[in-house]
Amino acid sequence: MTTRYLLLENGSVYTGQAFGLTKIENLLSGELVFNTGMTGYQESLTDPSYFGQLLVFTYPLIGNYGISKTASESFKTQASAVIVHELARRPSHNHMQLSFDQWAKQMSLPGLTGIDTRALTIELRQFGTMKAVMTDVLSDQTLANLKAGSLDDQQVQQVTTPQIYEQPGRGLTIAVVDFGLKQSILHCLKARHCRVIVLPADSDAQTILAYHPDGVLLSNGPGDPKSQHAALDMIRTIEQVKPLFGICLGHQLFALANGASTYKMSFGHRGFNHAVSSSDHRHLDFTAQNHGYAVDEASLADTDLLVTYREVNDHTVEGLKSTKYPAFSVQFHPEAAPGPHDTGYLYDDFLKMIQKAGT
Ligand SMILES: NC(=O)CC[C@H](N)C(=O)O
Repeated sequence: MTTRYLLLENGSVYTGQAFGLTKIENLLSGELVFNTGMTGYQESLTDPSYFGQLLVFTYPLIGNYGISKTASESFKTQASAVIVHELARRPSHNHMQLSFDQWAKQMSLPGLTGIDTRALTIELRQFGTMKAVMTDVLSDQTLANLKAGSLDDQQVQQVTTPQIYEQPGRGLTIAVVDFGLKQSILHCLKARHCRVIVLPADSDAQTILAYHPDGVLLSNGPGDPKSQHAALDMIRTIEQVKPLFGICLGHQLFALANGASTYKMSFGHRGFNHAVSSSDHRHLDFTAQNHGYAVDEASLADTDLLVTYREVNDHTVEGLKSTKYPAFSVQFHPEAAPGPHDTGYLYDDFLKMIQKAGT
């Protein structure tokens, strides 16, 4: 087995074995983040919100089950690399399915196994999310190169749809602005018979409104919400005329467009056991989450936004609604793929809000 290294911005080195992509040609650097889910590795690695990140799974044994034909959130792996403590040697799936490590190879996804992912996660919790490099050749220069390199801040442009497309349906027409759309958001709308028009992230309000949508959904997506200036004008126009629902990056953009601000969290929320409580005390839900930024609650004071959900452990803002328009957003993932399905009702709430608004 080939030796492979993970070098962190703070100088720590983890040495393990390569899997997936056999040889890393160039330095592969990115933001190193951890996910606490016990399952859902296929969905997470193909979720465009992870674009460019190096993803560590804290659950110690990954690959227990094989790859499903229907579970991917996009057509390729979006994380740049995957780090696991141990790969399952005998996955429980039928022989027609690919095992996790066969799939990683097929996807050319560089993997590192055989390291102490618990120690690595403790470091990430202590120092916060860090830049890191995965490499097969460690030299004296690697750390200097890592420190000198800057991270891409145009991730959305690389994952959004280049063309407008339609998912037919006989129900309400929903325009989905794709900032890095997970397929399961489309599945949730399909299950509710919606006709969906998916548009690129840089679409202006006029383009979106030309499709006469009954409502507009702002999708999840990678990177810093503050890098998406153009979307803010679009949101300010849309919310005045159409019911709006924002998910994750879409929630952060909804907040920014309405005068709130966002900040980078120390190590984020990535996992499927994040409890959120609703401000009206009607819900205590378990949610799937994957975010490194959050809305600053203090910044909401002079806005028309109210907090609807908070994370139970750190009290960060997890949901907002407008007092002026039929518009709301959540930081977590109600489509929950993978994850608990507690908050699937939010898609129904969105459709009910549209019907009530009578557009
Ligand atoms: N899943 C998402 O949409 C992530 C939003 C944003 N990129 C963050 O990390 O906070």
